Amino acid sequence: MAGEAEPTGPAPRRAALLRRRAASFGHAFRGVGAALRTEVHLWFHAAATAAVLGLGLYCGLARWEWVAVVLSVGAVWGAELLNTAVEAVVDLVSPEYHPLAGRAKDVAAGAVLVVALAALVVGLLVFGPYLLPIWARINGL
Ligand SMILES: Nc1ncnc2c1ncn2[C@@H]1O[C@H](COP(=O)(O)OP(=O)(O)OP(=O)(O)O)[C@@H](O)[C@H]1O
Repeated sequence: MAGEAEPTGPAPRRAALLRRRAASFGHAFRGVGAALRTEVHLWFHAAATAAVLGLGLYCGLARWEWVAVVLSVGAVWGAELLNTAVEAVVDLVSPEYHPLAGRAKDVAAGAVLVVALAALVVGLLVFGPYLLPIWARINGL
């Protein structure tokens, strides 16, 4: 922390390190909270995440299937948050129109699209075998 004297001795140094780590976690959670407050489409992601996790419980997914689903959901959230950060930085440094600013935003949005499409494929591969028989039964096939 600025202006704070460096602690001496192993125990105070460890305590200071832990305080800094805790503060970093606090900043990260504040970032997620700020993104949720400002980006309405993240609420759609929150609802989709809840639906996917609920469906996973309903289907009784195997351990490896949960691994694939949790990694996919986490990747989409990570990409969305990075996209939000890129948008904020671009708006800060280039509030006026600039082709590079547009490209930066488009590429960041493209990253979200790629991860979301991969997550969709994972979802079809994982949930397909559980949901297809139910769909077939409902349709009398
Ligand atoms: N400063 C800029 N200079 C040039 N093009 C820009 C600029 N800002 C935005 N754009 C273009 O407009 C598109 C939409 O930008 P915008 O900031 O509205 O993001 P968005 O994708 O609608 O996200 P959100 O709705 O979360 O703000 C960008 O992908 C980019 O092509």
